[in-house]
Amino acid sequence: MVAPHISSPQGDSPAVAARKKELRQHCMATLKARDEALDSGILTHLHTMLYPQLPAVVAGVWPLPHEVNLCPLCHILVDAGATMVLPETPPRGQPLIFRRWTPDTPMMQGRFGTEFPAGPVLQPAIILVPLLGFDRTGNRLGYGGGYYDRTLAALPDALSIGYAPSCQELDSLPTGPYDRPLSCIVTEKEILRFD
Ligand SMILES: Nc1nc2c(c(=O)[nH]1)N(C=O)[C@@H](CNc1ccc(C(=O)N[C@@H](CCC(=O)O)C(=O)O)cc1)CN2
Ligand SMILES: Nc1ncnc2c1ncn2[C@@H]1O[C@H](COP(=O)(O)OP(=O)(O)OP(=O)(O)O)[C@@H](O)[C@H]1O
Repeated sequence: MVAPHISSPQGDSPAVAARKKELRQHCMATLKARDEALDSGILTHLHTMLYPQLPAVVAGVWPLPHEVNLCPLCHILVDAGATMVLPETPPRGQPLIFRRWTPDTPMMQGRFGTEFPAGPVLQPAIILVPLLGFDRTGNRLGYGGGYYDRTLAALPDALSIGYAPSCQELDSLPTGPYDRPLSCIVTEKEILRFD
């Protein structure tokens, strides 16, 4: 289930919020039904993109159930010289807080079943952005907290790389005033660049 979505006159219109809710349910079902064996192709594409950018502070994320698991890539990137950070989820309405992660950092339980490292706060230059759905113009559908939109607005110079199985592609996504298109989207099939 997706948590109740509260729209406001400043945010998504009721029609956009309702359509996003419908699409979230569809995308969650698609995500659960996918062949997880194909996820390694997403990590390979992410590695290809990120390796030339290192050293850099890179934000990954610990997976929620059914999501693509970035953990193996986090280990590889640390070995390749990246400083990895992972998000702590604050109360709704606030941007994510990124904390340094190394393979030895203890993980803590966070909001909505998320986990975050007990490391110091650090701002990333590159943000790997999980998504439930995407379209070919760089729009992203998430879990409905608005966390990544607020985070990307607060870090406008960061490179934002969405990643998802190719089956999460949608013909088009409704957007509201705060939706921020991604710099790139990576699937197991391709790398889409929007800059
Ligand atoms: N792995 C991961 N971590 C992440 C995100 C994400 O998409 N993936 N986030 C992306 O912003 C933030 C957390 N955002 C979230 C916002 C709302 C809900 C939520 O409403 N969850 C529902 C269940 C949703 C479902 O299963 O359909 C709930 O807990 O009731 C979850 C995460 C930060 N950390
Ligand atoms: N910077 C912002 N300022 C104010 N409201 C915002 C901002 N960013 C997003 N919102 C609002 O937050 C609500 C949730 O946004 P949206 O449905 O796009 O979340 P999402 O991107 O799917 O979630 P998440 O990033 O947590 O996975 C919407 O009403 C949206 O307008």
